[in-house]
Amino acid sequence: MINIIVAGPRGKMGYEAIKMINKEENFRLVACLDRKNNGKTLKEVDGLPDLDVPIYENAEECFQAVDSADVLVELTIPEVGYLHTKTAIQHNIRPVVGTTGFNSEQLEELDELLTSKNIGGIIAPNFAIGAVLMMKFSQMAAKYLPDVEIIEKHHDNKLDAPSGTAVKTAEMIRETREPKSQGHPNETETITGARGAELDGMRIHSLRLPGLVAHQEVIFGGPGQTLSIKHDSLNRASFMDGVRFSIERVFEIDGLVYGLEQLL
Ligand SMILES: NC(=O)c1ccc[n+]([C@@H]2O[C@H](COP(=O)([O-])OP(=O)(O)OC[C@H]3O[C@@H](n4cnc5c(N)ncnc54)[C@H](O)[C@@H]3O)[C@@H](O)[C@H]2O)c1
Ligand SMILES: O=C(O)C1=N[C@H](C(=O)O)CCC1
Repeated sequence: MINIIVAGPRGKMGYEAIKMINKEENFRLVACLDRKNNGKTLKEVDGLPDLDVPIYENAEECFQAVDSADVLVELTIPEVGYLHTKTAIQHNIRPVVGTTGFNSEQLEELDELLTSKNIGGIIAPNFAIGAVLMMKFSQMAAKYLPDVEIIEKHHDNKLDAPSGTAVKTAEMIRETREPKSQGHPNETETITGARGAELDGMRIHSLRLPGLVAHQEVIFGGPGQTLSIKHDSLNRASFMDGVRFSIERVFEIDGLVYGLEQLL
């Protein structure tokens, strides 16, 4: 049995994760971390599942009180998610993190902390298998077609831009692509931001619109041709196989795994 704490139970991902955990025979939800409802149980909060699971607002207090916890599933916002993750590791609780927007210093720090504790942790910018494949295929294509632009599209409640998936895609592409700067050497922006964000010469464009969930297209260009690699998440259930897989696999690793492509 794997005892799990979910951070962000009232969020779209947290809610979906609780439903998934509840269906799995070898998973048990033992607590939730929320920004309100301290001292209540899930069933006492409108809109949450009818479960007798305690809610805590303070991570330290939660991890001390629920000492049977094995895994933290973190699905909140960047700053809070980082603190939750760090505190979980200090309590020897393995983190499975979907929250995006951590910077590279934070990732490094979490890796060092995990290693010093001899436990594993997973941070996955995208839990959807199709998105992981999109990133892998893009990494392969960039070796042959180094001119590439990334267009990511998300719902308009998203806090971080570019998306974690777009950043991870560019980082993976960087491993196979010959460094080059793209576009015309004399190009100028008549409106700031017109050419998007820049990572190692690649451009990332972030769209935010109601109605969208999570979508990304990676477009490569060569003489007389383009190649588009595209993935769409149509709902949050698309991420749950990856969350389940990570909860199981996090016991088999040491230190930080950043990106599910490393485990597939
Ligand atoms: N890795 C993936 O595959 C994947 C997929 C979808 C979303 N995400 C990421 O997961 C995170 C959550 O996404 P979502 O769509 O569920 O967002 P959401 O806005 O629906 O939920 C955010 C949750 O964070 C909680 N929260 C906000 N401030 C808090 C605080 N101070 N303390 C405790 N909790 C706090 C909110 O109460 C809410 O429960 C985001 O970072 C998003 O980018 C990752
Ligand atoms: O809904 C979000 O927010 C998502 N964020 C992730 C990202 O930043 O890449 C993954 C998909 C959904």
